Amino acid sequence: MAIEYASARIVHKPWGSTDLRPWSKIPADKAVGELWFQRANLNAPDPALLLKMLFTKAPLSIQVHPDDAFAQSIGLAHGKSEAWYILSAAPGAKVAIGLKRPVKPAQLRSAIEDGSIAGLIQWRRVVADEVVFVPAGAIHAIGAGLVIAEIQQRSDATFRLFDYGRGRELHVDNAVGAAHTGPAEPQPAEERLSDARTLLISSPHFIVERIVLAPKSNWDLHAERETWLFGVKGDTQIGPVKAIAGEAVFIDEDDAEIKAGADGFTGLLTYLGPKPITDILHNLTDKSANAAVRDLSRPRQPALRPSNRLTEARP
Ligand SMILES: O=P(O)(O)OC[C@H]1O[C@@H](O)[C@@H](O)[C@@H](O)[C@@H]1O
Repeated sequence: MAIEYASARIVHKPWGSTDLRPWSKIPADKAVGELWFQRANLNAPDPALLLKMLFTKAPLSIQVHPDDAFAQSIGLAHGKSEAWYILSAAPGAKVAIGLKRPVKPAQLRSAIEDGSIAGLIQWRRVVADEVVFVPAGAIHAIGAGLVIAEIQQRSDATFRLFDYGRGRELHVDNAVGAAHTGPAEPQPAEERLSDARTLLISSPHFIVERIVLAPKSNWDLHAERETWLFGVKGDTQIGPVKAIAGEAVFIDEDDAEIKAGADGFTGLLTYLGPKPITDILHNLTDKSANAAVRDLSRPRQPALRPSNRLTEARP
């Protein structure tokens, strides 16, 4: 049983930022790329999900992550699917997912070797509050000017295809072996579950919901399995723990009473897949609202939004 304020581990990156405000007060005299949220007790077993914040001053590498089968074939425990929730985006900030056109693995290899992969990936603009699912195998990149909350399988298996001459290692064989060599699949559609809950991502490895809690409303979070709550806006009290935007709480096999602050609270609720849980969150202020939550034991209507829904951007 656990309800813990998550501490943040700093990871320096060449593309990181020295100004993490307003999301974090951590002083950064050297570029910070990532904050990794971790359990209060560093000796506790690692959770299966890794929640991070990313701060990008320059583009990240063009990269791909393996799926579970590929990861296991090279001796890793599992692969890495991830999702990005855009917390803030400078005007014109962009991400890339998938290729502009299908290519053969040998063509992908040459494009990595001669650097032309940089012109082959499909960029698109992103805006705050957008979510992007990056399944294992999707070639992707993140541009400059973004602050992102990332939810991922706990894995550090990143195979780089291109790195803007920064001198970091590329992983050509593994990248070609792990990558889907064509355009990205359409992004999943968001699904409104209730007034407070919107299902953003439902994947075999993790579920991501956005919750919007009315000012001073009270809730019960019933976390049967590993669950993270990340603050996007406002403040909240979760059991004994206070959290504001940019902070995270880890809950496992526990019931936590949530009280939204005077301005309400918007957060990301993320937990282990494979399926969203109907009764993970109960409204204690307005009990009649619980009956209106969509029954998740019934299958979801297939609804996809096109991957090019947003304005396409030049690389
Ligand atoms: O290889 P670099 O550019 O440092 O990027 C590595 C980072 O890439 C992002 O897309 C995410 O997958 C992060 O979890 C990862 O740490």
